[in-house]
Amino acid sequence: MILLGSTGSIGVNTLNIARKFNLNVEVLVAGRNIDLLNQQIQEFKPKKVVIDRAEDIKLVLHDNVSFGEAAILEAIENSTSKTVVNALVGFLGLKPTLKAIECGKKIALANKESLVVAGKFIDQKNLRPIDSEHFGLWYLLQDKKIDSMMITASGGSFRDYPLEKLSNVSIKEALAHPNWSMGNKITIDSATMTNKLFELVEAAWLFDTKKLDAIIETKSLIHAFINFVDGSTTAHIANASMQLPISYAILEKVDEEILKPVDLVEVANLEFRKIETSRYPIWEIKDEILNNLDLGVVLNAANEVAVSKFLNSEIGFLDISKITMDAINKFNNVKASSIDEIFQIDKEVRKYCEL
Ligand SMILES: NC(=O)C1=CN([C@@H]2O[C@H](COP(=O)(O)OP(=O)(O)OC[C@H]3O[C@@H](n4cnc5c(N)ncnc54)[C@H](OP(=O)(O)O)[C@@H]3O)[C@@H](O)[C@H]2O)C=CC1
Ligand SMILES: CC(=O)[C@@H](O)[C@H](O)COP(=O)(O)O
Ligand SMILES: [Mn+2]
Repeated sequence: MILLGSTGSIGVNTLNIARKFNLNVEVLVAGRNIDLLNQQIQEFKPKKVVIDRAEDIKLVLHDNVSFGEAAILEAIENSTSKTVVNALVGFLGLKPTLKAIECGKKIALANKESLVVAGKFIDQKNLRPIDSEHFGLWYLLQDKKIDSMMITASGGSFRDYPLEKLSNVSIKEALAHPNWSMGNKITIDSATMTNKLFELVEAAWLFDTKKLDAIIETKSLIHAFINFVDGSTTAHIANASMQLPISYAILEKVDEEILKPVDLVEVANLEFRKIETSRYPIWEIKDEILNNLDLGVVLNAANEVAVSKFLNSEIGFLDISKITMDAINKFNNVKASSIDEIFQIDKEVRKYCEL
């Protein structure tokens, strides 16, 4: 496989699966965590390595290393592996997704931003989503008439935090996810609930429906529900680990134990909550976004700028949603008619939000 983002949370979990099933790793792509990358090189012996910065090449223990976005695309094009796992974070992941599809490779997609910003230009024939909720929905699909689909949210780092103190939370507090150990950007997206908005857009593209909603389930043991027209609801239940979705996305068929089953007696009880706009102001634009998926590129660009400002201590936590909602208001007429326009709109929105 070609693994993009090998040193991140999904990347490391993917290598756990590669180790378990003795899968070949032809290319490793990482950013700046060269120490971990070197350990991965030693164990998985890739033919090619790509990193973020030229100045780090001398630190990488490999004789075929290049750097930068163009090198990632070249590595995909020149590889013989049939599967690309895209675990890059943010808009950076879009071009590699498109390149993998163009090269006829299977794309195991953790980089949900690719679908959020450019879903209408992405051919899904060879695409397998790695997101836990979408894996859950896929697992529940059966040949029966579906009424609606529902995904779950943990509620993020501040689900029990006093509302009046939300404007003053620290970065450290925001990065303390209650249930999942993930990269910084998605952890902040979970805290604002923007991650769930992304996932509704992702689900709309993947399952071709707008009858979608989300609910908080505080233990992240139920990942998705499907409501059938006959009045039945089915739920996907699994312990909170990405190794199950990753295994299916890479292997297609899985007949051995990846996770221990959930022990319901030990769990004892589950708690569900409505997603309130008082705690998650971004939820106010849920219907607007779902009714106009073209806004995904605006939502993502503004959110990326805002999250990065928050993580650099330039703005407060509540400003993240404010900046994003302001951008949606400003750019509510956008409609890309080509993938090139997606890149143009992304640039324009970033420029506006960076001011
Ligand atoms: N973590 C999870 O459980 C889930 C994640 N996702 C999605 O998966 C994607 C990855 O998330 P996650 O693993 O948490 O993120 P991380 O931040 O943990 O990992 C991101 C990876 O991308 C690499 N990277 C960042 N910038 C560059 C660059 N310029 N060039 C090359 N590599 C780069 C990082 O390298 P380095 O660290 O070396 O700098 C790291 O390997 C996101 O889109 C997220 O929304 C979806 C569902 C669940
Ligand atoms: C593991 C996974 O799929 C994440 O997207 C997770 O759902 C994030 O947690 P939240 O439910 O808090 O957004
Ligand atoms: Mn998810």
